Amino acid sequence: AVKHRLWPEIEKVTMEQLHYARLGVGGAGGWQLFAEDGDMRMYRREEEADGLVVDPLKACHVVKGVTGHEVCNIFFSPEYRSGWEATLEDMTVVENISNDTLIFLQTHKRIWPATQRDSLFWSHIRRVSDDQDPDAHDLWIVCNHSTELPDYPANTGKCVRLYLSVSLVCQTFIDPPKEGERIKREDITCKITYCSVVNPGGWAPASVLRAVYKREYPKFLKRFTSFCIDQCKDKPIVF
Ligand SMILES: O=S(=O)(CCO)c1ccc(-c2ccc(C3CCCC3)c([C@H]3C[C@H]3c3ccccn3)c2)cc1
Repeated sequence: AVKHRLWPEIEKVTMEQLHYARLGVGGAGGWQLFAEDGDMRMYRREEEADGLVVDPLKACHVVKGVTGHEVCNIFFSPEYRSGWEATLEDMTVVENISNDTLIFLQTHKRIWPATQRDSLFWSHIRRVSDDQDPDAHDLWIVCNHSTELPDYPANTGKCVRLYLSVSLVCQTFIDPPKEGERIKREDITCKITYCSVVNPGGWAPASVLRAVYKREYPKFLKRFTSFCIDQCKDKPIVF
């Protein structure tokens, strides 16, 4: 099948995001822990691009009872989004590139005193076999990366267009069940790494943005992972 015009970028960004997600948060990377809740650790680096806060964020979480495939599928699929994305006012799939790649147009709820934002991004889901450790379980990754489309020009309506590059990387670990027993959900653990760089687009006060990030990101990840557990608990396991 002919590859889409975005395919080279999707391939490049997805692999870059996978590499970036695997980098640790220790050492000289400048990551500072800013939120902790149970097994969730959230780190950020304070960075500005032409006076705008674009603090990269990296969150590491461990969730029991769901697989990486299930978690990435929920994060990717439009039909689940209203169930876990509390900051969305509107969401449209504007292009169906393939069954693993969509383009979303989203309007985010206004967060006072910042102007309301919208985002236009491609979203790609993929299973990655772990080349470094073949007997480790597969990784799943979803990448959301801002893009431009002539039909949806930036900053023409009431919203300021924000630019995002986000990845969700999940790895599944299975405690071997007793001889001859089936794998149960309590034998499954999913290690989640969520990375995000959001450029708010138009001006927003640094102090306000940092306060919003500090408040919103922990809520966002907890709400998302709880939704995944609830969605999957009574369903057959999808590896
Ligand atoms: O993971 S996704 O791809 C899921 C698809 O929806 C994602 C997540 C978050 C955002 C987003 C959008 C707007 C804002 C700000 C910028 C100025 C004013 C609003 C923020 C900052 C404020 C932080 C934040 C973090 C989490 C949730 C909401 N708010 C984040 C976009 C996409």
